[in-house]
Amino acid sequence: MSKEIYENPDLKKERQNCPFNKEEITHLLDGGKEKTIERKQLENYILSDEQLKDAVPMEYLSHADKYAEELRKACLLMHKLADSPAGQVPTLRALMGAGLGSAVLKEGNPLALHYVMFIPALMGQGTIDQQAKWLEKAYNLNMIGTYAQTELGHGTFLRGLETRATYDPKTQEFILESPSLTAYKWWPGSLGKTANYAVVMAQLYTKGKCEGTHPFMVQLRDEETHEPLPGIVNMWLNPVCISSYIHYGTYVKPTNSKLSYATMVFVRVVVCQDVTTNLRKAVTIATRYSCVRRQSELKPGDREPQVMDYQAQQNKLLPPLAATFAFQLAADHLWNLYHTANNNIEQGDLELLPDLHGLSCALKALCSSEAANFVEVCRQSCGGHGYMSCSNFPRIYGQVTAAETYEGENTVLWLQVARYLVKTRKEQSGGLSVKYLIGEEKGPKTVDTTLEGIVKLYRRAAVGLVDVAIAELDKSGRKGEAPHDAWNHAAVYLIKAAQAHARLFVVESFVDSLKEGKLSAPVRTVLSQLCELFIIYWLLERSGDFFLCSNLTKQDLLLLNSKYVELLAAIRPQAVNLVDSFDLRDEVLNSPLGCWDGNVYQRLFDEAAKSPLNQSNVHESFHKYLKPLLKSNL
Ligand SMILES: CCCCCCCC/C=C\CCCCCCCCCCC/C=C/C(=O)SCCNC(=O)CCNC(=O)[C@H](O)C(C)(C)COP(=O)(O)OP(=O)(O)OC[C@H]1O[C@@H](n2cnc3c(N)ncnc32)[C@H](O)[C@@H]1OP(=O)(O)O
Ligand SMILES: Cc1cc2nc3c(=O)[nH]c(=O)nc-3n(C[C@H](O)[C@H](O)[C@H](O)COP(=O)(O)OP(=O)(O)OC[C@H]3O[C@@H](n4cnc5c(N)ncnc54)[C@H](O)[C@@H]3O)c2cc1C
Repeated sequence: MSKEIYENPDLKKERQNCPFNKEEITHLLDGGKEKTIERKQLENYILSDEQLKDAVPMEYLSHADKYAEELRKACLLMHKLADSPAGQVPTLRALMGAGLGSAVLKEGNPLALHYVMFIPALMGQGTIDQQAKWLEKAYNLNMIGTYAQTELGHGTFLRGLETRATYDPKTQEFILESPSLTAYKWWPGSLGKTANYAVVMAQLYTKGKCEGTHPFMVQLRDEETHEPLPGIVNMWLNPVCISSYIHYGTYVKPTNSKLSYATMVFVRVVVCQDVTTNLRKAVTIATRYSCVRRQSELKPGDREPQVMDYQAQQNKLLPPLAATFAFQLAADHLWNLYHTANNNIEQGDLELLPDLHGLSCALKALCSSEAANFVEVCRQSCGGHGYMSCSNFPRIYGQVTAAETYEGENTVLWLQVARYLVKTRKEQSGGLSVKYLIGEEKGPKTVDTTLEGIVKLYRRAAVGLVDVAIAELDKSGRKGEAPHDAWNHAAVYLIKAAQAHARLFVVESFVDSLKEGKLSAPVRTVLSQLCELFIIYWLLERSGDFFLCSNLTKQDLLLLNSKYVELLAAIRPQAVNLVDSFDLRDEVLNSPLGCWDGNVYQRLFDEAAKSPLNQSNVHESFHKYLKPLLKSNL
């Protein structure tokens, strides 16, 4: 007899009479029906393999055992790659990030840097000959690489990196050395125990002149014994410079000195998608749990309500739910720009490079910081159970907050965006952002609180805050301050302008996608409600920016507040159906709070029972420590 599948009655009720086709949203997020089919086949292929399941929860293993277990599974995944139903690259993309990959490798993928940075560095910066030599070896996993740029003393300021690569014309070799403790490469993933090669970023010296940071291929460990090569600590190695600007003996300047930063741009682009995947997981866990959890008393004498029925809980969870759509659509736009810009760069056309740099910095900083804040709100919305390791919130939060620092610390990236905006505004040049900065809203600054009217407010804030920052720079200049001091003294304004610009891009992406998208009426309705909720939410959160740059009044704000709470109530009935549309399997969510069937309490209990401490009634430490204390009559 088929086993009755348990479904929490509250969740079951939430799912009744869904007014829209959930699969339509799933296909939208996957990039089409075929992609959904491919993803589900790949998930079944990977998650059905018993060898990829954890015998014990990872949190109860030692550091070394965690590493060994993750490496075992990562290597098994690579063996499965060849037979993957989705093909190599889609499978790799799925296995390297926060979705399917983290369902198997919960503590992180020891091979991630090989695919996310090492191979892209070879593809983006190696010469044809170098690619012929290294790429096949890397694809075939006959070498494991990482990307070694950050040092103990420098991560942000690349022009300050201390690792030196000196070209010796006599031997036609590069001598790589770490001249000081602070020059030691620090942080690169896989560098400690896994990688035997690295792309090392070092200052190139030739004929006594420093030509700036360049990438070098360096072998770190013996391919047979995995022992570090002799002198690896002081790095007297036989590196190869990965770029086509070094014709032995003569240094040929690249058309743009920042092309060596290209790998970082790629990762900033893919990180936007990755943090959005993590945010989707957190929102799904918190939303389902909030519809299972009943607590307190809403109406005196009534049954305890689902906590999702509190407006305060809706205010916590529905903006992040809306953000997952906003960030996904913006990340899709950025991914398309990346491909266009990269294809142009390969033809020698660098015109879009500043736009790509500006936008990738803006979106990486915005999506990672907003996702980190929203994940923490989701965690808090689940009360004590949200604090448990098994809720998966601690791991998700650790992953999204890491993204605020790696691949360019967010503040530093905001200042890069500001530099690009100030230059674009002053020169009336630039590509993508010019439509925002130059196409500024003309005419009266009266406010209308329609969707179009609110988008116009975002444009006014984006342009207005750049102008405020420029005015600050000019004021400092008139006081005789040097440009670098003026820049530093305007940092607060510059960062606000950069953030307003990033928000405008996300808002425009969301609105434009709904206009362009071929959506059924019910899906368009619910996504439009989410879009309007989100852009009002951000406006209310940043109302100071809008007061500064438009004729927004207190009356307008009160009206927008009313609209916001109306939208909370309108979207609330569809919250579970919307997160169900993400189609995130329980193994990917990896949380008893977020499981599809809502059987939360039993699963929490089962998870707790797995703890080694719960394998006996009295732990041995009682006899060693507590009992003597109890007897000691202190
Ligand atoms: C088989 C197939 C393989 C592929 C298949 C799998 C692919 C995987 C895909 C998806 C998987 C899922 C995703 C997983 C994601 C999670 C894993 C991520 C792991 C990441 C681990 C972390 C790695 C790291 O952290 S690496 C180290 C990162 N470090 C940094 O980012 C350093 C930050 N600092 C800098 O970038 C620079 O120092 C700076 C920009 C802050 C300043 O540089 P500086 O030289 O001082 O320049 P500046 O004077 O400010 O500006 C001069 C001009 O240069 C322009 N510019 C600066 N940078 C760039 C750039 N990058 N591009 C273009 N232009 C740039 C700047 O705008 C100035 O221009 P101007 O015209 O003069 O104003
Ligand atoms: C999980 C993780 C994985 C990583 N993986 C890798 C890897 O694989 N390979 C690799 O090479 N690196 C890696 N890194 C290192 C990472 O790239 C750096 O930590 C990052 O670039 C930040 O640099 P930093 O640590 O020097 O911070 P710092 O720049 O020293 O930041 C300290 C403070 O100084 C401020 N600051 C710095 N410069 C400025 C400025 N110009 N204006 C205003 N404020 C400023 C920052 O905003 C910050 O508040 C990783 C880091 C993490 C956390």
